[in-house]
Amino acid sequence: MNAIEVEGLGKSYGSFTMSEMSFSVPRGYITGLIGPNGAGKSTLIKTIMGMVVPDKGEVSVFGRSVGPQEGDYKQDIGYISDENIFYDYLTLEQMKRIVAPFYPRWDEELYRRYMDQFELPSRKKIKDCSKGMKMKYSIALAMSHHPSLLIMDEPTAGLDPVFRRELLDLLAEYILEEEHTILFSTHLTTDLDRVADYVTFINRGRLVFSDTKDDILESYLIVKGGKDLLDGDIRNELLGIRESDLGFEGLSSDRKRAQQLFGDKALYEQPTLEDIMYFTAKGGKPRA
Ligand SMILES: Nc1ncnc2c1ncn2[C@@H]1O[C@H](COP(=O)(O)OP(=O)(O)OP(=O)(O)O)[C@@H](O)[C@H]1O
Repeated sequence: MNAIEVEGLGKSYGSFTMSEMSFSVPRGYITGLIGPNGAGKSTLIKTIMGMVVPDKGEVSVFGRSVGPQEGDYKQDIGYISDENIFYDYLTLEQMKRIVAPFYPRWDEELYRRYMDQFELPSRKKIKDCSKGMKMKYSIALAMSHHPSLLIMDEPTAGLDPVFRRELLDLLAEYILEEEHTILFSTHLTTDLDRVADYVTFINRGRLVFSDTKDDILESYLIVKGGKDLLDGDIRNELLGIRESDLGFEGLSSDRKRAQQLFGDKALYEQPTLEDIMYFTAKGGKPRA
C-alpha cells in the first residue's frame, strides 16, 4: 500500500493554479518534493494535511480519504511546517503540554531525549528561540508520538550545516524501520542526493515527474554541441536550451533518444538533480 495517494488534485489561488496533480508516496521510503519558489509544494503538503481544501481531486493517507472532517489519520503523521505553528508566548515545555495529549502514543522519554540531543532549553519562550531552534523543536515534537509517516515542509531551511547533516542522519535512521515513510520538501537538492529514494518534482503547479531517484538520474542527460546541430525539431527535443557564441547546452529527458539523435556530434554530461531542476524550470516541459 502507498502511504499517500494524490489523484487529480486541483487548486487555484488567483493566478496560481495547481492542476491534474497525481502521484503516490510509497510506504517505507523517503520521497523528496522539489520545485522552484511558488511551485506549489507547501500548498500540496497542506492539502495532504487537510489544511487546504482542494477544488478538485482526492488525497488519501494510508488508504483513508483526507478531508476537513477526517482527523484520525493525523495520529500517524509527524508534521513539520515551514511556518511557526506554535504559540509564541509559551515556553517549549508549556507548548509540549498542549500538544502531547492529542497523541495517544506520546512518548515523554523519547521527547526528553530529543530535547537533550538538540540542546533545546525547555524553559525558553518560543518567541525567544532562533529559527533553527524552532525547527529542531518541531522535529522533537513530531517524532515523539511515534508517527509512521513524517511530512516535512522544508525541514532543513534555517539549519546550520552541522545540524542539517544530523537531521538527515536522523531521517535515515527513522526510515530503517520498515513501516516508516517520509515526504519532505526542500530547495536543497543535495539533501535529496544524500537520503531520498524517490523524487517528486513540481513546477508551476504541475507535476514534472515522480520516480525513483536512480531512474530519474538514469533517464536524463545534458547535451552540449555546436549551434549547427540546433534545428527546429531538435529544439523540441531538449529542455531549457542555453545558447552562447560557442554552442548550446540543453537537457534531454530521454538519454537513449538523445544519444541516437546526436551520436558523436555532441558531448554528453550526467546531470545532477539540481541541473534537472534548473533546465526543466527554464524549459517548463514535463518528461516524455
Ligand atoms: N492562502 C493563499 N492565498 C493566496 N495565494 C496563495 C495562498 N497560499 C499559496 N498561495 C499562492 O500559491 C502559489 C504556490 O505557493 P506555495 O507556498 O505552495 O509554493 P512553494 O512551492 O511552497 O514555494 P516556496 O518554495 O517559495 O516555499 C504561490 O503563488 C502563492 O502565492
